[in-house]
Order: sequence, then structure tokens, then C-alpha cells
Amino acid sequence: MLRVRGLSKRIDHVVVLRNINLEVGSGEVVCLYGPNGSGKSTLMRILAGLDRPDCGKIILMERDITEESAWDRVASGIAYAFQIPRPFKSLKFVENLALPAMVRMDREQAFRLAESVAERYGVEHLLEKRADRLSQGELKILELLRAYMTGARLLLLDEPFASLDTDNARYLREKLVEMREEGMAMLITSHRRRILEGIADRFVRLEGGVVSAEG
Ligand SMILES: Nc1ncnc2c1ncn2[C@@H]1O[C@H](COP(=O)(O)OP(=O)(O)OP(=O)(O)O)[C@@H](O)[C@H]1O
Repeated sequence: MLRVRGLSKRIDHVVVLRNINLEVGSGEVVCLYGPNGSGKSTLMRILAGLDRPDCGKIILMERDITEESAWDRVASGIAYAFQIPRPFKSLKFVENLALPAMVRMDREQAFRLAESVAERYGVEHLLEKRADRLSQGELKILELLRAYMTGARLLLLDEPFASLDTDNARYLREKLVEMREEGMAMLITSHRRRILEGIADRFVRLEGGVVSAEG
């Protein structure tokens, strides 16, 4: 589904990503793990179209999307969930959910879909809550579902478990397993490998801007 070939990136003369080769198959869940500062967020931002690589190619479903804007990539089926959630703070949970769907359906349908997705993922009690009143765990699930609502076939999830307590982490884990069962492909970053055991089909280590595959 996604192929990254020979991708490199320097920031301020420092090589942050070096000749990255990476694949995520259709419906596959890949965990990209590595210590702080290893380049995970930089790679995710480049894959989402929020930053440009210096060289290399990004192929999505056999199409070269390296030059595509972030907006076009969403339409192509890739959605990015930020490490620090970025909802519209003055809007309700339901409005935040409906907005990403409005690129592909009308307002009424988007709200209906938002309600049914919230119900399916057990957060219907949050629908009327404003985003600036949500807890950290609730914001994380909103960020995940906002990416999901774009209709994506590949989710890029940057540290979805960061700053979550044990209960929220368990809940989020269950939701990711459900999405995986629906056939959603995911590339998930984490600085801890263990949290993604049982979810990820494959682990890829990123350290010092270089990837190495394992199990
Ligand atoms: N905009 C920027 N300006 C300068 N340096 C940057 C910038 N973005 C990233 N870097 C540097 O690039 C390297 C990789 O950063 P990145 O955020 O991608 O790592 P990470 O693996 O996601 O780390 P973390 O787990 O802490 O988020 C770091 O050394 C960081 O300081």
C-alpha cells in the first residue's frame, strides 16, 4: 500500500533521516519505534505531506505522491494523527469529528457518520462536549477518530499512547485492534516497542535516522 524509497532529510545541516526504505502492506500494522529524537515525527510529517524530503520517493498504491500536498494525500487515503492532538478547541467533539468527513459527503451525512462512529467506538457520551473540556485521553481518541473520519485506508499515528494513563492506554489499544480488524493499515510510532505488541504485524526500528527491520 505504502512504499518509501531512499528517503533522506536534513534539518539545519544535520541528517535526521538517512536513506529510509519502508513498506506498509494493505491492512498491515507497522510499528516504527525508536528513542526520542530518532526522527520518527519527522518521517511521519513527511509521509503526511507536511514537510518535504530532500530526496527519495513515497509511493501510495502504486502512485508516486512525493510531490502531493497534505490535502491531496488525505483525498488519496492517508490521514495523520498528531502526537499532540489538534482539535478545534471551541467546537464540540461531534463537530470536530464531522468536519474531516465533509470533504467527501454533505454536512448532514457527516454528522450522522460522526454519531455512528462515536457509538461504534464507545464515545457517544462525549459528542456534545467542547474539545477544550476534554481530558488528555479523550483528546487522543478524538485525534484518532478525526483521522479515521477522513475515510483513510492508511493511518499515520504519531505516539498515540504518549501521555496516556494505563486505563486510557488500554482503551486506545482496544480501539486500534478494532480498526485493524476492519482492515485499516496503520503506521504507528512509539518510543516503547512493548505497548504495540499484539497490535503490530511488524516492527521497524528507527535510530539515528536509519531504519532496521525486525520480526
Ligand atoms: N524543525 C526542526 N528544527 C530543528 N531540528 C529539528 C526540527 N525538527 C526535528 N528536528 C531534529 O530532528 C531530530 C529528530 O526529531 P523528531 O522529532 O523527528 O524525532 P522523534 O523520534 O519523533 O522524537 P520524539 O520521540 O522525541 O518525538 C531531532 O534531533 C530534532 O531535534
